Amino acid sequence: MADTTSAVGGGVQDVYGEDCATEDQIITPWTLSVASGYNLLRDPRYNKGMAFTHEERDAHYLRGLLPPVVISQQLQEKRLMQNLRSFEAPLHKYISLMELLDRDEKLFFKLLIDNMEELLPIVYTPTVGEACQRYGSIFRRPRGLFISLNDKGKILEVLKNWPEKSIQVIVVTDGERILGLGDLGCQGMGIPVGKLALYTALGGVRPSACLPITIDVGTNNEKLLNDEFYIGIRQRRATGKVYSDFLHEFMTAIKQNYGEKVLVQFEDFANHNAFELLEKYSPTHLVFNDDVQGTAAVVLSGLVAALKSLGGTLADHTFLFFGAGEAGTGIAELLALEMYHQAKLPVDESRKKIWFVDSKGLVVSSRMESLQAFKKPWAHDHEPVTNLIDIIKAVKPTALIGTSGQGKTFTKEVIEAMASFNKKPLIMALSNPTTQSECTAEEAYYWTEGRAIFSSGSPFNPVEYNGKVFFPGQANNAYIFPGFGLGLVMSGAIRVHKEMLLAASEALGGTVTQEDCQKGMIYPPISNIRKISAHIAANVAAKAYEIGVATRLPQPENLVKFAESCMYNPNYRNYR
Ligand SMILES: O=C([O-])CC(=O)C(=O)O
Ligand SMILES: [Mg+2]
Repeated sequence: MADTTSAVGGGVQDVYGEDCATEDQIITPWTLSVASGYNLLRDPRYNKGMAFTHEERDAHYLRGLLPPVVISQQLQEKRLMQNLRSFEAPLHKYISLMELLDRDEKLFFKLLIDNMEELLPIVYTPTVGEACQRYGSIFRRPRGLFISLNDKGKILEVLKNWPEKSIQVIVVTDGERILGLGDLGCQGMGIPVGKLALYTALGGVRPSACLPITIDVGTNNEKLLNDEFYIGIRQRRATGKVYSDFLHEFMTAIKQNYGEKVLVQFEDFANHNAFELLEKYSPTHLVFNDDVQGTAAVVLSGLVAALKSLGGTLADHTFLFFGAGEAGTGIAELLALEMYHQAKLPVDESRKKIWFVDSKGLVVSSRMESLQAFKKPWAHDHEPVTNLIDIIKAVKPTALIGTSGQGKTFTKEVIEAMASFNKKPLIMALSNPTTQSECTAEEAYYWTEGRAIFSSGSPFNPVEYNGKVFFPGQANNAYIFPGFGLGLVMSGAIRVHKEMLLAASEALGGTVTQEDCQKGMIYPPISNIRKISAHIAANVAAKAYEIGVATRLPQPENLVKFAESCMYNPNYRNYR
């Protein structure tokens, strides 16, 4: 059995032994400098609020700085949840949670982990979308690194200003396509911050190893440009060579500063940049695009799970994507690859089972000339059709997948068209946040008389129809990226391969139980996510070892156990 203890704590060395510390194994004196006294209460990484014991208060000069009562982490958690629930507006809950993160990091993550279903919609979609729209107005303390065009030539210097040195995961955005909300410029920062909170809570990567970054090259959002509280540079977006040179400086500086093994997750870039950056840096960096690849792995897993009630193989079905951007074409690529694996159907043949609709209608070969490169593989021979309902009648899809970023586009007529020739129409409304969802769960179930298999990018509550309760699944990349990243980090992978995405997708699919299926669910409950992440991480790491891109040697014998041992734990440590 390989020695696993030396790498506890999100896969890298836990230099100060903090993640090894438990109730019975107390830590400190620290081998690094940690504030004591008043400053200890102001340091979110070490602060425990009123949970400091009398002994700790004496040892660390805290006597008198706290109310006399000592209360446990659990009781502080209870108090905070009570306070949070008293806020009506989700945005106020968001602000309150972010303030907690600034005050007491472990308590924040404990809350998030113990109350996943309740708090995910606050820290993540949909509320994080609203937070980004109003980021300037609700700004309190900065989180993450802001790298703007003003820093040209100095990006390495900027990176060196970040206090943590052993970074494992970076989530970076340029704010041009924040969820389905469009260009939010520098205010897109809420997304990397939120994604990385999930990296820790769902995937167990240590918070100190996570770095949120926003690259500010301007914004074309007039409203923000005219908003006195806007936090970004006040100019229109740089494009072309200025843009690509700046991103190149960034990617070069990242590798120079953090080496080969840091994961750079691209998030919410506009289509053209997303595809270009992924293609350009995949051969030289450890890069992953969540919107293209993470979404693809999650949706593929759901489609495979849906076959259990739909019957047949993937190749027996016809898929229609509404929206031909990152998510849609990313899913379609992986789907075609999986059809090849399952049925040995040549990729060209499997592509013919997959159709796309973009803003100009059905993507067909007569439009080839004017199509962007990423749409070309999906242009099939067919006469042009523009209206979605006509397209559905012509293509007769078994699955309709919304990746358009446009809310309320699956109208009653659209859903009814799907229900008219499918016994169990598969409907996915993947756009985020909830306002951009192509339809609601209720609409999908009502308009199909309860026959739909439905899932969505943002969460919906269960729906009662005709005395039966339906449980919509959340087909969101949050199921994949935390475990996927953990798998990369813990194996010391230096490159991402498509096969690793399939490995992640299969691992997720493997966690859907018979019971979930009977409820019509194609995803497992999100409350089990830490266990699921460990399985995903193990499968991804196994693939990385198999392909030969893992550098952490020797390979641990039991990868699931190893993944679990790597995961950050938010319980307070006891201080000597
Ligand atoms: O953030 C989410 O909820 C999923 C996602 O990546 C997106 O919609 O861009
Ligand atoms: Mg995204």
